[in-house]
Amino acid sequence: MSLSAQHLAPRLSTSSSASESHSLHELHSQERPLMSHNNNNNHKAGLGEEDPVSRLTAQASFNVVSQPTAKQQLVALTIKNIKIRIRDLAQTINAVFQPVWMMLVLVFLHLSAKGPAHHMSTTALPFLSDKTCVSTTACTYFGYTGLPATDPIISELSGFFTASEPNQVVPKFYANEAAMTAAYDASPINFVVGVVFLGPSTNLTTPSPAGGSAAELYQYTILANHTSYSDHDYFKSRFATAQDNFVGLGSSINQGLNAYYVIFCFQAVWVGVLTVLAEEKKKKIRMAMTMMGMHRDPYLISLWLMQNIQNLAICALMVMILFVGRIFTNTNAFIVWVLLILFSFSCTAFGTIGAVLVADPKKSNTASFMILIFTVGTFGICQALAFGGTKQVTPTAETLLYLLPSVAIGRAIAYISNVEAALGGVTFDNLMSGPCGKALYMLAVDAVLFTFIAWYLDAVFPGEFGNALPFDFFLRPSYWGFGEYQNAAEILPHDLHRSTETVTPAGAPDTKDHSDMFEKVNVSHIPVEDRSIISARGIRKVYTTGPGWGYSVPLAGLFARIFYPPKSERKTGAFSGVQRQEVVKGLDLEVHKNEILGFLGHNGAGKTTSLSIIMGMVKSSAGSVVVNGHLMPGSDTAGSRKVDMRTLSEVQKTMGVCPQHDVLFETLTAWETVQLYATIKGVKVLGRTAAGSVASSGSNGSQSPKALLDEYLDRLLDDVYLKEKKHERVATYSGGMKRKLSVALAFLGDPKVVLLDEPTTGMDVFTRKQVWQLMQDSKAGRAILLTTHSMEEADALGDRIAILSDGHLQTMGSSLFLKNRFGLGYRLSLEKRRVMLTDQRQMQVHRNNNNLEIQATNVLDENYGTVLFDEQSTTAIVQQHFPDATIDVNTATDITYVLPTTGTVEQRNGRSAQEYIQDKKSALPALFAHLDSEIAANRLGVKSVGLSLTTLEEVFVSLQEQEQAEKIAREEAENNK
Ligand SMILES: Nc1ncnc2c1ncn2[C@@H]1O[C@H](COP(=O)(O)OP(=O)(O)OP(=O)(O)O)[C@@H](O)[C@H]1O
Repeated sequence: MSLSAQHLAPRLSTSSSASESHSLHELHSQERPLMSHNNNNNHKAGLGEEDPVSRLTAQASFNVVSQPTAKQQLVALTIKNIKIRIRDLAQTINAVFQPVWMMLVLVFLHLSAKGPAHHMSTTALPFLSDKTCVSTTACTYFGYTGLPATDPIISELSGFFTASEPNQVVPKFYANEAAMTAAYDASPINFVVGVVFLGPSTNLTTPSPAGGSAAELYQYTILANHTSYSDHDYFKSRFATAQDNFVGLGSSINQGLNAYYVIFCFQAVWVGVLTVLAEEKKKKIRMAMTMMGMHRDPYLISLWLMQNIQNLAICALMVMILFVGRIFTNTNAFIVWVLLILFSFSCTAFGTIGAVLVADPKKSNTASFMILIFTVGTFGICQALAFGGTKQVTPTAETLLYLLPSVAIGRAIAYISNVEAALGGVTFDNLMSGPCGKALYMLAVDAVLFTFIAWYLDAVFPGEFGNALPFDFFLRPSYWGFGEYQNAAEILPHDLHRSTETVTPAGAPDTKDHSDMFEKVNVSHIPVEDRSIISARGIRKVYTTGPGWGYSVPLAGLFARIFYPPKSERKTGAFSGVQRQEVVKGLDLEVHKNEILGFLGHNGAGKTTSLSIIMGMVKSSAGSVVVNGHLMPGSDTAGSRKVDMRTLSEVQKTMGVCPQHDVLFETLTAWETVQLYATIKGVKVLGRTAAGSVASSGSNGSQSPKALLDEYLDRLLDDVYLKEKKHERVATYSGGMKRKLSVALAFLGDPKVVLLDEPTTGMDVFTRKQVWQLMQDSKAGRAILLTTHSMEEADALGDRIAILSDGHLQTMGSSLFLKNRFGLGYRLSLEKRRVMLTDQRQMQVHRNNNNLEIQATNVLDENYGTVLFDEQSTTAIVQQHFPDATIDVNTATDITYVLPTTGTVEQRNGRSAQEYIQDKKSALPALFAHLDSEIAANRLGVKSVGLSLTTLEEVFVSLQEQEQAEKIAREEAENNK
């Protein structure tokens, strides 16, 4: 099947007399029946007649239903995420390896801090004993053996203890380790720590060139009482102090830094989630998928699943580096991995929360930095205030503090670092004796808690585009699918969504003559269930912006808010006030089944906002929307009944959307895209239609459901002429091709309601007409709302046209109604007769005899002629019937008169605009009769006559000018007041 160029003749080119007779017939009907229900209404789109079988669209060929399931959506979205990550390999590698590189830096820091002369025992020695040394004042000795008292290290250590605890700790020499252990056993209360020097290093007398501690030149083992220190005491114990002093300053810094560093490394995790979410929100991809029936849970779960699977790899690599880099040696690597993994789950949730706070991807760096401050900051503050110095926290307080994931992971890593520095390690045997055990289970709790918080905030604060759920949504049984579906539309007044006559919108309160502005449409012939498939009543939308950026400057902004509050009168500048802008001002419209409503308006008129409200993606400030018999969430309700949480899903099953901007995944092919959306929508092909069976004479009904679905999707792409390129990535498509794919997606799954926001923008003329053909062919059985800036498109496709201006409906009616009511009127075009220059004399003779019967075959020459046309007489005849007729164009070959039908208020002289137009139209037959008789008598020098209506573009421009003039008049009146 293909659409040939000759089918694409424009509909309203120069009208002939023949087309005029048709127009005249329509012009005389006061109330016209609404659109034809004919599927092959090709003349409307100016697309000529087509072979009905070869032009069968996917919709006309297959019986399709939409039955989405969360499980299928989850699988499809996860596959999509995997594909995207594999195809965007550089980005994925960067995301995985970023934390790993950072961890490597930690290893380099450790290596450089320890220096080459560092000598430590490589094996852990047993602790002194398990007797208790509880007093901090009575433990007065630090014992040593293996070095004489004169050794410089002894005086260095002595000096250290004296400085930190004057007269409390003194060094005491023992002949050997056994003697020192015996002394400890005899009086543990007087013992701080014991050091066994295993011998001086070879360069004992040479101080460390890096200026490090003398301890770096010795081999030693520290012995301490394992049970002396509780979990909380470890960090402030004298053992740790001694250890710190022995191991050396640089190494000590690294141990303290480890915890901060590990938290810092996870930045890549929350940035990854935040970026994906913010981008898909900003590009409205998420909104589009939602409009296609995607439930938010599978979307979030698939995203989290991908990120957390990635986290497993990230954490495994981090652990590998920690152990290969010998930052940790004695600790069980699996414990460290589980700690990191559990923390990473919370980081994934942080990213989601960040995307709620900052929806703009450009600001994701700010959000990421805020999360970093939160994580590192909370750990640092708790470390300093709750766990630092001699402070003690109760186990309950500690548990509560561990509700902050960064505190739990920070404490665990810091503890492991210190135990490792003491040549010990955290294993499953001693896991519960330190903070690691508690951190482990609290991190699991945190992961669940923060994931819930992220899930909740994402639902309640979806951002600019999204259906904000009520704060108690998760407590409502309908969210979880329990109970019978309650359609809130049932509580509305009957006529809201099933009116017997198309509503005459209220229009703007100050619109003059407003009863004349809207066409009354008789819908009595439309079955009640097919009426008002889309019904909007009194929709209003108020956006608020500001205050100015000055108020968001940290601290200074706070003072500014207090001492210089934002005022709405200040409209610009850093300290502008909060502005309210009403962009939709009480919109009323209805679209019936089998109808396309063209929605026109200047830039910023509010078309996209209105469409987004009808889709359920933007909450209206007031008004009600009923789509396919369902009252949309966010609508005003007549009663107190809450809108069922399943409403949007119910509506979305039968809704197709083509947003203003392409919402496609660039790395997927067109084929993968339609497959993805088909799964999201739960498209099932039940079989072929009768016409479809005839068209596919080769195929029979025994095809598998999968084969049928593939054929349907194939046909869908064929409908928009993308079949040839279906296996190429969307990124390689031209703008027009992307638009065509977006249009195909809007018709996927046989939707009963289709919302198209400027679908043909950027398409070339030929492509545009292909898409028009698809829309026209797909109109049957659907209500289509089409916004466009192309008057030709609205004229060709729109059964009715609504014009929005500055947030309110200016007018609504058929193209003919609008042209009659607001156009310049009719254009009467006359083709002039001419004769060859060489026959001037003969022509003159004839003219003198008032005989214009020239031998045309002999003397007429179209290219080198002179005009025989009698302009004066012709104009007189025209003005006899239309006194205010004027000449619009006058060339050598043609003359065009404008015959105005809409008069000014003065001209109407008390008559309504409709009555005046009717009077004017009735003058047309008389004018034509007059002209015909003159031409038949070979007078006037007229070769042919044509009549055309004013164009829609002229109507639009005229309405805009009228609106502008009224606006200026209003402003002037207000100023005068
Ligand atoms: N999130 C927002 N916050 C504040 N104002 C907004 C927001 N979105 C839209 N507007 C304003 O609402 C008005 C209507 O915008 P809308 O996008 O609906 O117009 P439109 O008729 O679709 O225009 P166009 O034809 O250019 O697409 C504009 O003045 C716009 O600046």
